[in-house]
Amino acid sequence: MTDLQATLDSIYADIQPRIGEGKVADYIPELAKVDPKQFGMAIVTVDGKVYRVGNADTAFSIQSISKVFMLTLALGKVGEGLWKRVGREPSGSAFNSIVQLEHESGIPRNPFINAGAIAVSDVVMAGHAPREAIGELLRFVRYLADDESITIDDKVARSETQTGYRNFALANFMRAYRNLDHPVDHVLGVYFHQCALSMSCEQLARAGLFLAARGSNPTTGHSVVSPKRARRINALMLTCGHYDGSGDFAYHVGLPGKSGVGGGIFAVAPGIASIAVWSPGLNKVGNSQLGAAALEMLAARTGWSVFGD
Ligand SMILES: NC(=O)CC[C@H](N)C(=O)O
Repeated sequence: MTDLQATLDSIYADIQPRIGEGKVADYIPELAKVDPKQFGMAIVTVDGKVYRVGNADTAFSIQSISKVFMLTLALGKVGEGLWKRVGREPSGSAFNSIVQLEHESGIPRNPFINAGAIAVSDVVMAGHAPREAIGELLRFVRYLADDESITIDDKVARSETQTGYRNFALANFMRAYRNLDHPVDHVLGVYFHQCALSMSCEQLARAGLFLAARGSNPTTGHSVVSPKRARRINALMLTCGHYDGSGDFAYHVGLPGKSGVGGGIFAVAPGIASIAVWSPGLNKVGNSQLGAAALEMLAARTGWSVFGD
């Protein structure tokens, strides 16, 4: 294998002059306060080695990356029955688009657009008070990363609760189509708190390592999901993980990945490593501009693209 630390250092050197590019998400007031001039990246290989660069230890709001962990929980609870509530096709529209939902009678296209993730949260809530569902997710992520210090940023959750009009619209729409079993404000309470999970690149790469390693975390020995389920979650990330930028991400990077409007991207090189990158400035479709650029460099310099080197 190439010298990964040297590869990361070379990527950092190439990114450095561009730090600050893109625009921070400002529709969530608390995220608008984040300094855009930050960049961090971490890689955890399936043999447990960790490589870091830049602000890899700074906690940030993982936002939509949390949708991967919630999907894993929901599949664990209801298995393939989940697909009655949400589809598996790329949306080709914005992460918070409403128009598609009406065409498709309240069944969201996939679990990674907002509407789909809200339906997934509703599934995880079955039999729980909202607070318990949030607690379950937090415990799950701490278990995955083997790190009890991971927290939820209540300020971010509150900020989004106060301003998340579009998400309220999506959730009300789905409730009208009977695709939500719980009251809208309860489901969104869970959804906003999951999005407000605060993690560093290293914590995120550790938490997602099971997806690079056939469903088990080789550093903790924890078996999380079956190899088949890990493969399928990766397939969904590849096709739907970047909203209407998913095709472009596959073209340039070629790795299953999930982005969030906090500026994080989590990516998987199956059988090799999990990767997390963070830089708050976003491109037009709401994905980290430098995060995607850094992953493109990584894939080119390592030959890790799932489509071949
Ligand atoms: N793309 C994202 O990260 C969106 C998540 C954000 N919490 C929202 O619901 O709008």
